[in-house]
Amino acid sequence: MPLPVLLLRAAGAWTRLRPPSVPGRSFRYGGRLGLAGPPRLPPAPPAPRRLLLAGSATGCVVLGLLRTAAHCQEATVPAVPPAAPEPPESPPEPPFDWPLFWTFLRPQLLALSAAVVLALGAALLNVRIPVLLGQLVNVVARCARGHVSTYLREVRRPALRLLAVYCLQGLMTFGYIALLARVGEQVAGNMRKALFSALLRQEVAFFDATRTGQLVTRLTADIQEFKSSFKLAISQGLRSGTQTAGCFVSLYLLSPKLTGLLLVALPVLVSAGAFIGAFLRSLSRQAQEQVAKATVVADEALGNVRTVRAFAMEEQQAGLFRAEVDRAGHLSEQLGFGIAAFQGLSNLALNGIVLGTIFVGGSLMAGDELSPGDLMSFLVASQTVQRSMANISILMGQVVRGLSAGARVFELLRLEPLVPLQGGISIPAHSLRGHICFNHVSFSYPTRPGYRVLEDFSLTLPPCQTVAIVGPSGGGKSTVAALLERFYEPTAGTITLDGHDIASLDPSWLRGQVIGFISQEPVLFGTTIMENIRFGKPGASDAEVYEAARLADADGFIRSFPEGYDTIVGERGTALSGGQKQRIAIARALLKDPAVLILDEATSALDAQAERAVQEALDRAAAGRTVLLIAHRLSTVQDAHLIAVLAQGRVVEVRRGAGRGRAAPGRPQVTPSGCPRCLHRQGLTSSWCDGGVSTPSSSDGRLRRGPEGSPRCSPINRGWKADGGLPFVVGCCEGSSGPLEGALGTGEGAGPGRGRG
Ligand SMILES: Nc1ncnc2c1ncn2[C@@H]1O[C@H](COP(=O)(O)OP(=O)(O)OP(=O)(O)O)[C@@H](O)[C@H]1O
Repeated sequence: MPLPVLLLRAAGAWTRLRPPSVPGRSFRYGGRLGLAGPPRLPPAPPAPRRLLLAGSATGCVVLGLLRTAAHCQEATVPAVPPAAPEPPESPPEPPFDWPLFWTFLRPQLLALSAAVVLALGAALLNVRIPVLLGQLVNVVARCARGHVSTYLREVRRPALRLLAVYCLQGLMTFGYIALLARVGEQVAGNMRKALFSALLRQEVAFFDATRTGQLVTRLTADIQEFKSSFKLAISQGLRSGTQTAGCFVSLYLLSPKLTGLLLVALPVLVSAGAFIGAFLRSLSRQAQEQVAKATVVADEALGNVRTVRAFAMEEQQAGLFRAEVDRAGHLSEQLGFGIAAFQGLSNLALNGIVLGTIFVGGSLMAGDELSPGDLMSFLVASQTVQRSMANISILMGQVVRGLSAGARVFELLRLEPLVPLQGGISIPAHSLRGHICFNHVSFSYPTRPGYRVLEDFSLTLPPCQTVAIVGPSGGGKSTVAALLERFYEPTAGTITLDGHDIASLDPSWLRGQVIGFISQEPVLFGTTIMENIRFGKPGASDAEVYEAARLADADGFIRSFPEGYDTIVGERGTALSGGQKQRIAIARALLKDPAVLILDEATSALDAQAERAVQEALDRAAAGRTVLLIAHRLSTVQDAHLIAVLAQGRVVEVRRGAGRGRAAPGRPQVTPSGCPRCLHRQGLTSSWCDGGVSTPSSSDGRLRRGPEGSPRCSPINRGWKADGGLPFVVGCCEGSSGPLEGALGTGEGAGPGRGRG
């Protein structure tokens, strides 16, 4: 690599010594874990004046060096306007976790040791080369004018020695680079795998508080940066350090006077290069950020091309993109001009050093203080020193950045989830009923602790019944579902499944086998339909997948595709209609045959026709399961057994619905005599029913609390009639107390305001 370029890179590295500040990240959930690294996505552009000032300050030094002081006048521009808010203080960098790093390094120790030995060997040979070269030149100078055969005889020995050293050095270089590449890739790969697993283990609140882009940056750019720094530290660090020390000894032995001159000139040159490089580096960063801005414009426009088309905004978007690209081009041209000037100046300076060395060395030769070979050795060794010093400068910045990147990765690796993925009890399949009770639950999201979403929320979902929650947007309906999935922990109160607090249950069993979740916006993965459905139960056979698809009314349209179940659904399922996506999501949820089904606005994003198809699929899916149905409008939940109206975090009203769940072909009908899931448990009385029994409705259709002193549990299969005259079961295995509790827990009809805790 040409020396000017090395110097430029060295200078660039110096500017990176201080990691850029980032708007603070608030984690757990107010700053313990900072995800403080520099985002690789383009940061918000600095205020123009601030940029000008910063650029000018650096630039002034450089331009002073370049004797173009006129440009420095920009530095007199007043500072940032007083009204400008101070940028938030960036959180402190996490310390580098050496013990954790060691766990990744230890398996590679053998290869690493071999690489270190080879790198040191190559460096020592590099120190030896100028000396051997000088000896060869001395022989050439002495014999060149003599007879050819004498010349050949004399020159053969030093030439062969030099050739052997060249070959050995080449071999060692190959060895240590190849070994380091292996070690680096192994360490980085293992770190990446461990980090991905660690991230997937984190609770949902962690992802609320963290931008996905930042996590992807940790997985990709930070580990890449760390790997590069690690490899560079071993290869360049060892080699350049050894070469610099060794060559200085050689230089001193060759000529103390010339070495003294070099010691004065070199640091001045490297420092000047560092300053100019700093300026160019900042210019380069601005140009890159500008290119990133143009990319964002293109990304948004192309990603939302339907919206752009719908508003006929093509020309406007193209204009936006043109402006950003022009700005980027202007900055890049400035950068190119700066690099050209730098290259020219540094070539001049470095050639000046060579000329100066030859000039002073020639005078020493005239005084018999130096041989031609010594001068040659000196020139080559001094070039090696210059290269090594530039490399060390690069290394300093690179190591600092690598350590910060590694520290950020290790910080995430150390993070323990508040809710572990596994651990706890699970209810045996034969005694799982799906009876769910929310008992006086209060909840605030960890990212918004002062805002109560649920306040003393109580509701019971009897087994095999469909309980709908309706209410205004933002009332907390989806939050109820999220708490049942144990995405979050209630701030107060408990949620029980068949009498067990779900906090004591194994979360992966609960989510993986008990609860099926179907949301408004089904998320599919960009793979085949078969794989997407199998996501619900990884070990499922093809026959099970077909059965689930049939139940979800998806089998027909899937088979109508030329590729059938092997059809790729496109990124996030874009190659499917909304209704088709939803039915695949239903099949996915049904594959695990969940005892509890959560339907969160499952049809609200669909048009009338798709809604009908999906609704039929959902009706089949609901048969024989406890269903939590979430909807905005009362009209969409009339078929539920019970309807709870949620407002401001509380149940303010409970009504009975028609309660007619349609049975799917091949699935038994839910009858007043008991639901299929629980039939085999008829005759059991429950010890987990917690108060109140169902009573006939009042004239206004609402359920009222039973008389004081009602039995704690009513017998199973206690059928009664809903308003519509349709018979249904209120709790196939016990009395239905829950809905009443929902009303009673908060005071019926009361509309308490949500507290700010
Ligand atoms: N991850 C989150 N972090 C912080 N606050 C949240 C989060 N999710 C929801 N909220 C807030 O909690 C409140 C209840 O939201 P939720 O999604 O449960 O309401 P919803 O009744 O389901 O609304 P919609 O019918 O519009 O889906 C809202 O004020 C919302 O802003």
